[in-house]
Amino acid sequence: MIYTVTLNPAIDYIVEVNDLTVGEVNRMHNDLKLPGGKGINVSRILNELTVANQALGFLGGFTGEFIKNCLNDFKIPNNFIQIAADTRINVKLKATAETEINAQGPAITPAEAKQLLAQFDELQAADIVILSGSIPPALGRDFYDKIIAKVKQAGAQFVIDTTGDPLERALAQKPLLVKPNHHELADLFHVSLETKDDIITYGQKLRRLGAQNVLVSMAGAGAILITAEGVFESNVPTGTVKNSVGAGDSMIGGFIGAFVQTGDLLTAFQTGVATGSATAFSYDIATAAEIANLVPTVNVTKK
Ligand SMILES: Nc1ncnc2c1ncn2[C@@H]1O[C@H](COP(=O)(O)OP(=O)(O)O)[C@@H](O)[C@H]1O
Ligand SMILES: O=P(O)(O)OC[C@H]1O[C@](O)(COP(=O)(O)O)[C@@H](O)[C@@H]1O
Repeated sequence: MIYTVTLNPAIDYIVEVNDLTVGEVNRMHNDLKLPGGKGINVSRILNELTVANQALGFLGGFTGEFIKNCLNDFKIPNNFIQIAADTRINVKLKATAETEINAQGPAITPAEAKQLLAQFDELQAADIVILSGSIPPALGRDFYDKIIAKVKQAGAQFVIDTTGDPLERALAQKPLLVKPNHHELADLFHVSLETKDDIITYGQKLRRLGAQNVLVSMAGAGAILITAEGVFESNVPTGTVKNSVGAGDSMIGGFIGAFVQTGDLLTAFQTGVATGSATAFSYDIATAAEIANLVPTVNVTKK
């Protein structure tokens, strides 16, 4: 079974204004509320690709109820720990540029945290656990380490998509996949990455630090996959970007979904890129048909 873990889900409140004038009253010409948070987006894509998965994490309050209802409507199996505090709302402002304002996340009590950790006591060796997104401050920076310890104990695999010291520590535990975008990769090593060769050099460092496979996304400028077999690159499909929120999560969903279906890392890479772009080209997370349309337009080559 694949488990996605969203410690910090969010309602993504997508707000569109024509011209944003700071300090004035601005009127939205369009707005949309989506069930978000990184693991939830991954689950939505896996579901589109008919890959069985279960969504885990914390949900609370009226915002949490909205997300739970959406997941149930999408028929995504889920088993979130109910918390007393409200799940956050993240604002995604679309004007001439895209601006995101992500909240810190709700209070989570030690008892609620313990309930979630207990869910990983039943893991099986064939399971894949996808750990995605920020950690609410109440849980402590080492919360992913605690889950990873249980994954390793079961002999299962994990994917991690987060930033900073939790990602750094996770590398030594040999994640199946990490997917930084090129900005996150630069931040991790406190460098600025000017060229594709720079990006490959630092992506290779992630593999040397323990990651089995490293996928570096560069938004509309292509993507790089580094595996035990070498370095691969891909184009990205051309299209009109409508809402790139969730593109990175979709890429992980597409990659892991195709990987469990085919066992082939390059097919996974091709599907991952197509899925990320299909989401960028739609207002919501991509549908199976939108993904399938783009797959043939993605070409993977060995460097
Ligand atoms: N402007 C774009 N044009 C085409 N595809 C895009 C665009 N932005 C994102 N994507 C797709 O989504 C993937 C992930 O996007 P990226 O912005 O790099 O990740 P993240 O959302 O994690 O920052 C890209 O590799 C690409 O396939
Ligand atoms: O947990 P974080 O890092 O605050 O990120 C959460 C946000 O990222 C998203 O999962 C989108 O992520 P990507 O655009 O990187 O795919 C949103 O749904 C959510 O608001």
